Amino acid sequence: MFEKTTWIKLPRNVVVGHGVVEELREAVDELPVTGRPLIVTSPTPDDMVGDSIRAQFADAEPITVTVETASFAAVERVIDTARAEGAGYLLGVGGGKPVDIAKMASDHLGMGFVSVPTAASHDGIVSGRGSVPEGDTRHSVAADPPLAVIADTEVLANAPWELTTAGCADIISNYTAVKDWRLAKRLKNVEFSEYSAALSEMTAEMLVDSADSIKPGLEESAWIVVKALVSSGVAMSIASSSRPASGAEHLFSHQLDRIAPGAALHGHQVGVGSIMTAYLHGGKDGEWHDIRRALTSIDAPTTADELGIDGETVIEALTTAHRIRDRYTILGDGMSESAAREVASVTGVI
Ligand SMILES: NC(=O)C1=CN([C@@H]2O[C@H](COP(=O)(O)OP(=O)(O)OC[C@H]3O[C@@H](n4cnc5c(N)ncnc54)[C@H](OP(=O)(O)O)[C@@H]3O)[C@@H](O)[C@H]2O)C=CC1
Ligand SMILES: O=C(CO)COP(=O)(O)O
Ligand SMILES: [Zn+2]
Repeated sequence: MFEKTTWIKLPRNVVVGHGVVEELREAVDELPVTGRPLIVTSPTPDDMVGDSIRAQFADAEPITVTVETASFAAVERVIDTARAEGAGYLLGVGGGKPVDIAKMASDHLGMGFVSVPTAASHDGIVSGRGSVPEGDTRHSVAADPPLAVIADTEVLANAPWELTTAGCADIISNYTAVKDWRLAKRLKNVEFSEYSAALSEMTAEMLVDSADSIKPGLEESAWIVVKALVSSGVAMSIASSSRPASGAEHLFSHQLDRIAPGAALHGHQVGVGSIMTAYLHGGKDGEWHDIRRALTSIDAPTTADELGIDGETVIEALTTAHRIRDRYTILGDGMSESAAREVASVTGVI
């Protein structure tokens, strides 16, 4: 008897467009949620759209929790507040940090949540995964995805340009994430989904093909990037894993977050990581040239200098990235220092 069961959890409504944050209440009223909303946000997004959102929900007495760092402690603070204040559902408003925290808290509480991204900075704003550092490791935890995503292209287009280029680079890194996934399938027989891998690769390809239309301040750019982030989030939902969008380049980035916290944005770090892991997969004449060209075309960093880190930090992150989690990638059981220096210098990263 065939006994496999797959649960593919996806957002129910994705609303992308000019001024849609003003329609948040209307969108929420369509969802199976009731009671007081708990707004999980961070300082800048709160300044930008917090008052408008609170005004829309004034009759439901909204509560606001502002988080400054992504941590399990912040998730617990949100859970405690939701319980103490009798919240009925959560609204994650901001970049990846508050959206991730709202996602994990709502999953724990068994409540729905809505994602209201103010930055198109990575695909966590739509996915059913939370990514949280703890000590020397980085957890990629399953959590129910948002019931709805309300992405206001006016807000996203007015966000700092580098947040959008970070989102693009996170998508471009899908190329190497899928290479690592295929490798792990071949060598370790890990669970693999052709549908998910194909969707992830196609999403990266379509974004690169649209690179000429992705420009600062253009709402159409925000629209293109959000669509790509949604598509990548769906690929992760199909796989029930971040594998289609997170390989060795993500391990490298997560390690940078530990060694040089706050130095650069997640998407920018994975982009630079992707140049180097593409080299490891394909050698000197391989696809790393295409990845670097694609990153350059959307103004994303391609060197350690542009990330604001030094060469030695790159080497340390490369040689220790395999320890971040039990996920087989092209890094195998670790790179030697000389091999790390070689890949970083041949690709022009250092
Ligand atoms: N679930 C997943 O799959 C993934 C989750 N992540 C997690 O997401 C986080 C990183 O996401 P990221 O979006 O870069 O981080 P943040 O949410 O910290 O946002 C980055 C910066 O942009 C600011 N910001 C947000 N929106 C705007 C805006 N419209 N205008 C001006 N500034 C704005 C934030 O302000 P402020 O300082 O006030 O917050 C912050 O300084 C990490 O916690 C990471 O672990 C990363 C990748 C994938
Ligand atoms: O950033 C991600 C996909 O872009 C996922 O990251 P994790 O693998 O840490 O969950
Ligand atoms: Zn990512």
